[in-house]
Amino acid sequence: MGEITETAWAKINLALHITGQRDDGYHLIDSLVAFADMGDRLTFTPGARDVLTLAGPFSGSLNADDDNLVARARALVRDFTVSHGRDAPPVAIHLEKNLPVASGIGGGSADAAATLRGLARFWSIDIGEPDLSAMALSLGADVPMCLVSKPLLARGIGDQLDLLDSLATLPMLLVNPLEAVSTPAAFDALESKNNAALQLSEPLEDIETVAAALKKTRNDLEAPARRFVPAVDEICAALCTSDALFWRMSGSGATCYGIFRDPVAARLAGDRLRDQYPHWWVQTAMTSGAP
Ligand SMILES: C[C@@](CO)(OP(=O)(O)O)[C@H](O)COP(=O)(O)OP(=O)(O)OC[C@H]1O[C@@H](n2ccc(N)nc2=O)[C@H](O)[C@@H]1O
Ligand SMILES: Nc1ncnc2c1ncn2[C@@H]1O[C@H](COP(=O)(O)OP(=O)(O)O)[C@@H](O)[C@H]1O
Repeated sequence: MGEITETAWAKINLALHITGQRDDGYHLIDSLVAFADMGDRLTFTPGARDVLTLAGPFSGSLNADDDNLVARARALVRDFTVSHGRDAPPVAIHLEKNLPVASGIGGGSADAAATLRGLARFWSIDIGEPDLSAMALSLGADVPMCLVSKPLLARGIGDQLDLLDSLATLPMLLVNPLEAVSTPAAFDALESKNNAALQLSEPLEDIETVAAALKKTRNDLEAPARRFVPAVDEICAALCTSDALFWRMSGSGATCYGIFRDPVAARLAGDRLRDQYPHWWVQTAMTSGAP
């Protein structure tokens, strides 16, 4: 049993329509989702006892306690493993936290998903797809899509997934003002919970087509998030004056993404934004997600 590593790829809601609300309060979504080629990094090594250590630029925003989604995912995989008569010996998990916390790009969900994948490998337990998806969903609505980490359409509360093989790989900038947004607060502040469904007709095989198609879609959580964090307006204004073909907020915010014609244009725009707004998190990415 050697060291295992996993990446928790950042999730980007390219479009997010809120189409209803269930009796339990959870909202129905229609979301076009892609995953970046960067994110948090987790390593799993044998240890004398279970430990969770944190490092990286955003580790200060988190506690390494039992509430951490990594620790909660570890408990689920251990219970499953032991209940199948197998050993689940102590594991030292190290989380390099590169993604801002509570930022609409699902860092915590991606960490939970990476832990499910990583510990199944670490403890050599074959968790079938239905059990793995159920474990993921019990940790959060975004965790099943983060298990997949490939371009997809998410429906239901985020748990009904259709892979999109043909979505173009998008050169991107991710920009966050380092102000957290509470996901439940953004949902609660929605003015309308019954909005039109997402409609994507054309094949989205090149960057210009994706940008044009996204212009006909929405992120319904953007208006509430803008009220909590006015810096979202500033970021969108800054992306508007860059060479971005399209820009929008992801998830419940406050991270915004800009789509560029090529990686060089994204890098140049990123350099300019970092100079102008040194207090923002500015990250270049490609939406290649899991290999
Ligand atoms: C908005 C989205 C879009 O992908 O992303 P983020 O902004 O979190 O990245 C997700 O729906 C967030 O999913 P996730 O962050 O896993 O949510 P959970 O932990 O399950 O739920 C946190 C709270 O958000 C609200 N919630 C979440 C998902 C959903 N479909 N309807 C909801 O109403 C509920 O109030 C819930 O108590
Ligand atoms: N490993 C983790 N990384 C990030 N957030 C975590 C983690 N474990 C628990 N959380 C909690 O989950 C909440 C949502 O975090 P996050 O997934 O970063 O939000 P978002 O999906 O909006 O980007 C935060 O309040 C945070 O305290």
